[in-house]
Amino acid sequence: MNADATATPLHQEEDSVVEIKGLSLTFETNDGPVHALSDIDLSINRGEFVSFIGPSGCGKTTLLRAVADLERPTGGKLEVNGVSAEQARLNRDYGYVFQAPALYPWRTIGGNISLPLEVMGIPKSERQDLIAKNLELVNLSGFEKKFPWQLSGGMQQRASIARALSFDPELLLMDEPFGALDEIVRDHLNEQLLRLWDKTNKTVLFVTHSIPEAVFLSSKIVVMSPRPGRIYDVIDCNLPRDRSLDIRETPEFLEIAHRVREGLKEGHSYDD
Ligand SMILES: Nc1ncnc2c1ncn2[C@@H]1O[C@H](COP(=O)(O)OP(=O)(O)OP(=O)(O)O)[C@@H](O)[C@H]1O
Repeated sequence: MNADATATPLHQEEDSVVEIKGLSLTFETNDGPVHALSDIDLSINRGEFVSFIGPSGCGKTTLLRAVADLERPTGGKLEVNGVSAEQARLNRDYGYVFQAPALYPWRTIGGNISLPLEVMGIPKSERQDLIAKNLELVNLSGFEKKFPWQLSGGMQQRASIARALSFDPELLLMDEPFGALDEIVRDHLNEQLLRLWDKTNKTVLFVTHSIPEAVFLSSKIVVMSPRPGRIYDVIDCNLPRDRSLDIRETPEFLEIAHRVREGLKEGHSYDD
């Protein structure tokens, strides 16, 4: 295994946040090895919004988890902010938003957002300011004292985003955060996330199954294909940064969506 980048650092551009070179990750299972990721090369710069799209099992979550140091690559190199994924995790370089909100039901919304700050030893008065600031960022001001079950699914997911942002990480890792929500709520949250990205200039890695969501949100779309999980296409998405949902009707949008769809079709096997 050579996933630790401490020995020979990758050549990084100054504003590179994630550098991946020849990365592979194989799970050993009772049924034999599963090649979840194979020969992945990818470079993500500061301030980019990068979506990962591909059929089930193509390794999207595994790749995100590798960046978060929740999975160890079996080959290749991976750097986050110029250090190993492990060091980046220890440095708290990223916030992670899961598919389900994963809020603690016995804590209020404010209490949930406070948790990572408590773990970091941030004093209470400072925590209060950070909770208020991050609730405002996700349009949840006034909900601090509510419990998760008192909020809708969309609001809970926004609270999870506020928690991931609470310690102001530069990198936000989001694994299908809106997958379980209905289309209207999802549209609304997509718009809010775009505003948030524009306002905070975070680097976002975002896993999705939705072509319109990927095109609407991203500055770059990574199309993946399965068995073994690999990158099939990387598409630059140069839509204006202050786009609204109406942009989905424009020729530019539809052209990018078409290329993503073609990539998914070509990289997809329907044998199983
Ligand atoms: N802990 C594990 N042990 C064994 N195999 C695993 C493990 N985690 C993932 N896999 C396998 O690795 C492959 C990639 O899985 P992964 O969850 O990354 O795909 P995905 O693209 O995120 O899928 P989905 O869209 O369904 O979430 C799949 O074949 C999956 O079964």
